[in-house]
Amino acid sequence: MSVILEAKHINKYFKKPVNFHVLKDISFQIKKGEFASVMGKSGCGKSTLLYILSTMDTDYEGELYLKNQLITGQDSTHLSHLRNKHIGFVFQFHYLLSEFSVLENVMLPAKKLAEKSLQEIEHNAIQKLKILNIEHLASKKASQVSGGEKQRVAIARALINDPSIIMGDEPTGNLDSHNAENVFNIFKQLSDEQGLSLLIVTHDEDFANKTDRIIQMEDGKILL
Ligand SMILES: Nc1ncnc2c1ncn2[C@@H]1O[C@H](COP(=O)(O)OP(=O)(O)OP(=O)(O)O)[C@@H](O)[C@H]1O
Repeated sequence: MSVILEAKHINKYFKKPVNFHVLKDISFQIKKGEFASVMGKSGCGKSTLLYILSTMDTDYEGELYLKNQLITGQDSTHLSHLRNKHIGFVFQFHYLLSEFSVLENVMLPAKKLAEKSLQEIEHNAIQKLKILNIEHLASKKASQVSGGEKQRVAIARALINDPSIIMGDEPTGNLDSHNAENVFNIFKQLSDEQGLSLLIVTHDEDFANKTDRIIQMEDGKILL
């Protein structure tokens, strides 16, 4: 199966307040359609790693490949384009624009990418809302939908540019167990049926145990 994301010998140092080797020789691959979770104690480096993998932090040693393309060392404009096109993000907090409608929120990353007409973007956004079973919420303001629904809107938004991989930092952290299971099932379906890859940082053992693979971290290292 093809490799979507590859980290080779990633090392990261924080220089302040003291020199601190936070990520230590991290290497792994995420294949197409693979649903992986990242677990580890608080402070072991999970968010720092995700920040690098998502191309937002470029201050690291080692090499990062997205769909076999070396992205380490690319300029920020190119990285921003790659990120918007190939990576979808879901965070613990949904970061929706509360005064915008659900549909407008989902359309935003596609408008930013500017590769399709507004009509096409709207059509695609409605398709994504259908996948998430929230098409009926399209015209509601984001502030008017429930917490579980907001997270589904955030997932629809993450899918709008048909990314190769979804990265999540505690995407179920604010949800009750019913909504957390819902989000897991949506991710599972996307990986099984659409070949989407997922890399999800979580503290939720039930969630992680159901994923294809747990990447266990300890003190900045991956335990093999
Ligand atoms: N900007 C920074 N400067 C210095 N140290 C930092 C900085 N950001 C994070 N750290 C430290 O790096 C370590 C890893 O932090 P990180 O946020 O990646 O951990 P985590 O595993 O995601 O934790 P949690 O599960 O609590 O979110 C921690 O010891 C943290 O205090």
